[in-house]
Amino acid sequence: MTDEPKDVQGAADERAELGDSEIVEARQLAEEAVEETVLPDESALAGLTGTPGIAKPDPILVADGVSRAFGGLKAVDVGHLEVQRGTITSLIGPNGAGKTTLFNVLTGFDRADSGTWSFDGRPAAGLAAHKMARRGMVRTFQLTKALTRLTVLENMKLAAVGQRGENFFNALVPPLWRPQEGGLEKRALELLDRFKLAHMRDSFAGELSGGQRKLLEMARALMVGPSMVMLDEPMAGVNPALTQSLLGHVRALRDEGMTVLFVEHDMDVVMGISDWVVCMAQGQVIAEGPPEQIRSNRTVIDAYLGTRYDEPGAKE
Ligand SMILES: Nc1ncnc2c1ncn2[C@@H]1O[C@H](COP(=O)(O)OP(=O)(O)OP(=O)(O)O)[C@@H](O)[C@H]1O
Repeated sequence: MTDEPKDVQGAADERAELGDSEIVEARQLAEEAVEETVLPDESALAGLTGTPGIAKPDPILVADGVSRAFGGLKAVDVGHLEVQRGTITSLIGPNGAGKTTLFNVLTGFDRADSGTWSFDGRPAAGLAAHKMARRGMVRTFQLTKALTRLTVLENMKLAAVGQRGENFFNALVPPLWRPQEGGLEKRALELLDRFKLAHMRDSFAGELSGGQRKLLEMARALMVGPSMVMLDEPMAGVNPALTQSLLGHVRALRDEGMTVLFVEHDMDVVMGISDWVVCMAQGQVIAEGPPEQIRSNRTVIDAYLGTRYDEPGAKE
């Protein structure tokens, strides 16, 4: 992370909404999280080199020959990919590389044209999103317009119905969540407390600041008690102080044993938080490896990073 905000006015606005005490708290959380970070040489991935498709010691997700085309365009064409359990793996690559499409396919929100994949040792190809969520794999969503018209607490309860009710019609049908409401509310309130949103429980989600929305998106994903969380640009448009807070939350997920796979464009964030980095371009995995290898990988620099991380010692 840089110390200077990229959007000074935006950051100032967000600070005004956040309040000084929350910024101080965010920084403390970030410092604690940095201290707790597992060093790469202590991780299960230590010593692995970054060949695309390399086998991992204990993969929670294994994908083979997954493809998805739109018209004549092959958006995803992944030969083999494994995600190590209990790590933070980031998915990087230029715009249009196929990252979000791969997320959607693996989580059951889109169909693959070909390929198989397994989650936690069981075949998972073709399962609908709510079934994947029940198995323990969830993905975050940006709050849709409809969801912004529900309260924060209602958003949390809705997320617990297994990623089935992400549209406004389902949101308007409280019986979907009523039978288990007591337990759900308890869990929702615990998570809102953890994500510092408890005081907003009865506010409409549309009243949240940009950063608070990101926190809510993450909190919603945890309502189903997942073992793997897929985060799509969890820090996008968030000011630096809150980015640190969000990073603390992402690390906490891993430290609790969850696997995190996330798409992110901010390379400072990626390099700072990831145990492993997978780079896609034109639908394919073109490189993967520990962050320090990826930042000097010639293929990744040519396809995505440009000269930014072109350091001495860069290699193929
Ligand atoms: N529903 C769709 N219909 C048609 N084309 C699509 C659809 N979804 C994605 N694409 C195309 O597939 C390709 C991959 O898109 P995708 O959004 O997966 O890339 P990405 O790596 O997530 O990009 P970004 O970083 O910009 O979000 C792009 O060329 C995109 O235009």
